[in-house]
Amino acid sequence: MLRSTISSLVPRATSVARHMSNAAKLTTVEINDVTGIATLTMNRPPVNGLNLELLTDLNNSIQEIEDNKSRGLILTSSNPTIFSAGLDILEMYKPDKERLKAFWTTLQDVWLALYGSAVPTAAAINGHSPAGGCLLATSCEYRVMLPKFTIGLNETKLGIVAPKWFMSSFLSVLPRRVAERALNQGRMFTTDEALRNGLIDEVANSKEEALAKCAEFIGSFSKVNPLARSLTKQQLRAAELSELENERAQDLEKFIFFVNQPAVQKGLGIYLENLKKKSKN
Ligand SMILES: CCCCCC/C=C\CC(=O)SCCNC(=O)CCNC(=O)[C@H](O)C(C)(C)COP(=O)(O)OP(=O)(O)OC[C@H]1O[C@@H](n2cnc3c(N)ncnc32)[C@H](O)[C@@H]1OP(=O)(O)O
Repeated sequence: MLRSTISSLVPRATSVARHMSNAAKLTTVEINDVTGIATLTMNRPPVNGLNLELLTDLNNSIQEIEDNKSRGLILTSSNPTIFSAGLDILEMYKPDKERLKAFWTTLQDVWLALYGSAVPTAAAINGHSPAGGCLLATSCEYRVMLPKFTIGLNETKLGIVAPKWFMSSFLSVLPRRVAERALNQGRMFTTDEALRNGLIDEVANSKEEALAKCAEFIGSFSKVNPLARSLTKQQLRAAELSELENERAQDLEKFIFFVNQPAVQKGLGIYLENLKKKSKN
């Protein structure tokens, strides 16, 4: 029955879609006047690397969507093959001290806002989604992914360690045993593997279909009291949220210390070099 309502929920009807605000250049927010659902699109070429500016725009857009009482939030990307390449490694490699602080603090803000969002959230994962990209997707309540892409927390492959709150999002979706092994291996799941393991909820064959499935998920709450729903969600997520809220300063300190270790800098440098070599071939 829900399936038959898909077309009415698709947030693509440009004639009725209202651009709420595109003041921020690296994200756009479009609200569908029929469904009331906001589509938040990341748009930072070439790979939606999460740098300070994109994170700031994401944070502002999430806030705007909450303030405007949208019925739900769908996170997606304007890039046809990449949802997000994760944190922009250039923010961590040979970093500027003050900018590094602002970068990490804003990432914390984005996670707290998205994981703790009062509105129903879904990710239309229309491309690769490593590391920070996977963090964003797993912070949402529902994930729909296109075929033949990859998703996962690959930090150990870069010689870095995913913070506890990255793991919290991952663990809210995957069984502990699967999450533990995948984190230790730095495993990237293909779309099929992600579906089999529960890392994503559905597969869609196009971005439009992914957006429609996300909208259908958000529409499934239409007969539920919104306050009861959001308080239930927030209660379920409260422990992980307060853990970071209470330890933000220590988390920042740890990050800054770790990033500045010569071995970490060396590892990031080699990883970046390999990425650049690969992109030239
Ligand atoms: C250190 C203390 C603890 C910190 C904890 C931090 C936790 C999380 C960390 C992260 O999120 S780290 C980022 C992890 N991300 C990745 O490993 C992804 C790397 N990228 C890729 O695998 C591929 O680029 C892609 C996303 C699959 C896309 O492939 P495609 O072939 O389409 O594009 P490329 O040619 O590879 O790339 C184009 C261009 O972008 C640059 N680039 C790619 N990813 C990043 C990135 N994450 N940061 C910075 N730059 C990136 C790549 O080097 C190319 O640059 P140019 O050669 O064109 O200059």
